[in-house]
Amino acid sequence: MRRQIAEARRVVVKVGSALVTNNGQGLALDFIAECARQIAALHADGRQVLLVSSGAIAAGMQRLGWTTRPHAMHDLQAAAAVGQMGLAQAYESTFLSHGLKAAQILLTHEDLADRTRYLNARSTLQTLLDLAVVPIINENDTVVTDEIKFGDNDTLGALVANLVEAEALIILTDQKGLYSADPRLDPAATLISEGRADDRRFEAMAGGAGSGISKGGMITKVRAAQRAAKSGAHTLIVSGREPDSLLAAARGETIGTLLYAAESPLAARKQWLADHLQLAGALTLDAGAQTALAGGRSLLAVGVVRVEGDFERGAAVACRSHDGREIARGLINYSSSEARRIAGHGTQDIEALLGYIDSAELIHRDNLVLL
Ligand SMILES: Nc1ncnc2c1ncn2[C@@H]1O[C@H](COP(=O)(O)OP(=O)(O)O)[C@@H](O)[C@H]1O
Ligand SMILES: N[C@@H](CCC(=O)OP(=O)(O)O)C(=O)O
Repeated sequence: MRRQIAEARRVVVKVGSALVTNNGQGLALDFIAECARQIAALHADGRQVLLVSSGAIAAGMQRLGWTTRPHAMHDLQAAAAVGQMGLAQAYESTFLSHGLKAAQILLTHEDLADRTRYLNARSTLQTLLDLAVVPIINENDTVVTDEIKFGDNDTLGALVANLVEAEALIILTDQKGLYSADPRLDPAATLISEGRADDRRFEAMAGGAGSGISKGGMITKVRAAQRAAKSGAHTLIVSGREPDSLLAAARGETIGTLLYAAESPLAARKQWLADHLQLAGALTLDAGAQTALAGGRSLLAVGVVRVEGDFERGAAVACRSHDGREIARGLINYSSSEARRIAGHGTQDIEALLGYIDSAELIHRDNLVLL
């Protein structure tokens, strides 16, 4: 029994082009319906599920009557724009038939690299999950160029798992899992049952994409597992072609390949935050706020006596004690000019001071690392 997956309450499920489009033959509506049915069952079991789905380019090619994948970026982008319509429509109607609402989220690399947009994406996804809506996520192919592409959705799946602090990333694909070598090329290859996500030997076993339609292959899945593990998420690579594989995976059955995170989500998340922090400013706290932080609570504006620096919402800032010692770092929910205006005031005053309220906390405890 795999407790890592069985106990996961928040799960990112990634489905690749090979499955969603039956190897490029247009949208695989049967597969989409199966996927939605299983996700609805997970929902009924009290889990929150986010779906990262590929398939826009392949579906668009079919709608446009193109038989070979174009090379020119503008053709790929046009195909994605056409195909994304069908993809969203198919998910929306099939989720509705299970009484679930779906939402479309199209992301680019820049959205997750930019702190303000990172926080915005995070709070939108969080709100959708609170509303019991299933976010359906894909890369925003229309606006990206080669340099800023995720390219494959395995990477996007891992970044979404980091973003929402999912406990598990389940990658459904056309093989039973990771094999000791590409099974299409080596019939003697054996299925790997499990291992640490950061075990470098797995990279050597994994090859590129299986079909002309998919982008990633197994190597991007192994790297996605490494990335997901950085925020403490365990990754399961499993066949999407076998009946009820998602449900079996969620019950903790020993199927597919489990690439587990060695660190607890909290420790991993804090490390991840610490690695990503380039300080843009500093806050000086009063004694009450210091005690609150030490007790694992969020930072409220009322406990801030001084704001230094010029920064945007989402910037990384240092939190200092009155004698200048750095006690924590975190991602702030307000810009420097807003923070100056609300410093020293209670949460109930924020709306009157700024004309709106974004978050009750100046820095949420999930976005704080104590030093
Ligand atoms: N070591 C390996 N184990 C399993 N599959 C592998 C391995 N190396 C390469 N592959 C290939 O990766 C393919 C799955 O990735 P991909 O085609 O990108 O699918 P998806 O669209 O689901 O992301 C398999 O069909 C297989 O040919
Ligand atoms: N954003 C692209 C998906 C990229 C891709 O092919 O991903 P994958 O099938 O996961 O290797 C699309 O929707 O067509």
